Amino acid sequence: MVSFVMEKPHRMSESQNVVVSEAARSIIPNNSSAPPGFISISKKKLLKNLEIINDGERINAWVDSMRASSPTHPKSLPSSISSEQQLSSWIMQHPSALEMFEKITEASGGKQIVIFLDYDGTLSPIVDDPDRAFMSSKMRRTVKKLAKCFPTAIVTGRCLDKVYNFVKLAELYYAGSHGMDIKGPAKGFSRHKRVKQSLLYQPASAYLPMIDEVYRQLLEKTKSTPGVIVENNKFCASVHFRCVDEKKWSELVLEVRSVLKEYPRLKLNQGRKVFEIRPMIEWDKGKALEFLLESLGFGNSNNVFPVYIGDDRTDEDAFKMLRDRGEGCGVLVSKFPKDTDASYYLQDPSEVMNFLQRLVAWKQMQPGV
Ligand SMILES: O=P(O)(O)OC[C@H]1O[C@H](O[C@H]2O[C@H](CO)[C@@H](O)[C@H](O)[C@H]2O)[C@H](O)[C@@H](O)[C@@H]1O
Repeated sequence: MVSFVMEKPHRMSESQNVVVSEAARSIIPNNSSAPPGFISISKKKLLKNLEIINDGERINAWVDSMRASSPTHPKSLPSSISSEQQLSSWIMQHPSALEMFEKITEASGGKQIVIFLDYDGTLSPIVDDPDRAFMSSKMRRTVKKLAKCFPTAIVTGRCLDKVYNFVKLAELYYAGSHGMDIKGPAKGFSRHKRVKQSLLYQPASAYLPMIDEVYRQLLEKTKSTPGVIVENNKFCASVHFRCVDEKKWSELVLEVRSVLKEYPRLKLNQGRKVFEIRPMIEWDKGKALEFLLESLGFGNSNNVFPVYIGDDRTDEDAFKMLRDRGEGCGVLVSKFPKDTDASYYLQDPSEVMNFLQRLVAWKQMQPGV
């Protein structure tokens, strides 16, 4: 890190010169009128160079965050969770949902349980090729049984068509494109617009042509970077870097940012080794959860116990929504401790399936079922 020694940094005009330390010589061109050990540079030039440095730092920050998006990477662990002791304190705060199963069902206290499930990393294991993230038939059978017991929704970053092709269960509610494309089964909704009796809500519909355009530009811009996969998720474009050599990550950040600078109404988020480009609207998986609860008739009811299970940063909006509402519980799917608003954890999709099977068995034992 270069430290700049500035004399009289305040009230300088554009034309005034600034004296900077020798350490900055490598990045700032020399100028002869400086005392020994210092170089002199016009403020204008200095600001320009600071911009370059800041931009470099921003890119480094993105690359650090890309590293952290891999849960097996040491940098993915928050610094607060580095020692054994801190690890066990994390587990105390976020115990296993399987170990706490009785506590969770007791907490539901006769309220209507509603289940929200993320797809990738929750129902299906994470794989290199997003088109091959299949869920097992056993998981599908489990989710089918689950939907007979509780209203069940899939909340995903994927577009509806793609996730439906994986899940193939018509009886579920689906919130695709990070909740920006919501559809319900033929029956059950009462308060919102229906299309062929099935709820359809698309808060970002005006952005459709823009996402399509940005998707095509991202494809073009990143085509020479080996391993990149660009996905069109209808209201969101996803740039996957799981299979991109780490040495190429800063180049990829520059490519993505150069496309996005033309689109100030889009924002860039990060998921598991993926950049998500989405409309800058106040809508996320948390809002989708709230919308679905309201559509199910639980808007202002305290007779509902939502359970949201997800593995990704984008699921944090839903975990937070549940915390803020003081309802139900969030379950983070992760083998590693992470900063989270979830209350419990499950290690992987097989533990998720185990938990869902136990919920089905528990429900079937309730009186009157
Ligand atoms: O909200 P989700 O259901 O978790 O979807 C988030 C993204 O999931 C997919 O990408 C992730 O899974 C891929 C397959 O395992 C993996 O290759 C990738 O690295 C992960 O980020 C999906 O392809 C994206 O479109 C979703 O936004």
